[in-house]
Amino acid sequence: MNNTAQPQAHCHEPVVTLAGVSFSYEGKQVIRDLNFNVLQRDFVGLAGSNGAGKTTLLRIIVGLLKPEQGEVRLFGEPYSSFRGWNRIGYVPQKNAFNPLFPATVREVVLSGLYGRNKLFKRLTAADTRKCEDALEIMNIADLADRRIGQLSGGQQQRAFLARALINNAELLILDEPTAGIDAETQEGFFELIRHMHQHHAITFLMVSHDIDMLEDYMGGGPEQVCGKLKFYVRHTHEPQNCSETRLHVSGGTKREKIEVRG
Ligand SMILES: Nc1ncnc2c1ncn2[C@@H]1O[C@H](COP(=O)(O)OP(=O)(O)OP(=O)(O)O)[C@@H](O)[C@H]1O
Repeated sequence: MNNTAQPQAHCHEPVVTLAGVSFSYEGKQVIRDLNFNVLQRDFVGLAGSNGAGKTTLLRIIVGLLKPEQGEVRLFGEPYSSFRGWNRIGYVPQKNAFNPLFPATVREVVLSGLYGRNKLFKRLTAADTRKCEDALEIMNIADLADRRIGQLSGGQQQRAFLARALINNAELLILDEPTAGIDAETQEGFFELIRHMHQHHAITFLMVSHDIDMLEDYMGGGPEQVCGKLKFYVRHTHEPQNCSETRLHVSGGTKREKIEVRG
């Protein structure tokens, strides 16, 4: 394994391109000369020991940190000119969420509709319908009026996935989504994620410490290693799959409730 983005015979375009990316905190280098592509419809599992730089890398990709060197491209666009933020859903680590946050599940999900400068946007009937659909799909419609902080970890994660889905996000970036969740609920959650990947053409970049799950789903060890970062990849290369409809919440072609445990 090496740290080079290999040219590949693929039918899918890069969704995230990292070219020579390095990053340091106060002079301490965490990421060094990383080259990596996430291709459309890939499932990328990012693993590595504590402090390896996984969260840092996700924060670079979503623009919360600026690399000291190298270039990030999103959907083929340089970060500086990228405007398609609604195409990306980012669910940070669970412990980044304040459990006292005074919002209901429905409000959290609806907040997925507000773009970066649209905090006071008025809700339309279509927005409300999208929200109800996303809650239904994630099987949390009965929790819609509960305070988000009162939900279990697994239920909260579903609410955040619904929030990402409401914009029909094409790329979901999840930072340890099952941290602190019991094994049975974790399995249900992965089942949901795998279903979304396989049937709804969503690209995933997910941090996980669950090496067994990663190896099982990817069919082997990491495809690429950079320092302490390990990239497990499941590609979808077959051109005939490219025409699969993505899941669209309201107004789309397919609505489907996902039945999972947890
Ligand atoms: N804001 C910060 N200032 C200085 N150092 C930081 C900061 N955030 C993270 N670090 C350091 O950078 C390194 C990488 O941190 P990061 O959170 O990216 O690791 P990680 O792989 O996500 O770890 P974990 O598995 O524990 O979540 C760690 O050594 C961490 O202490």
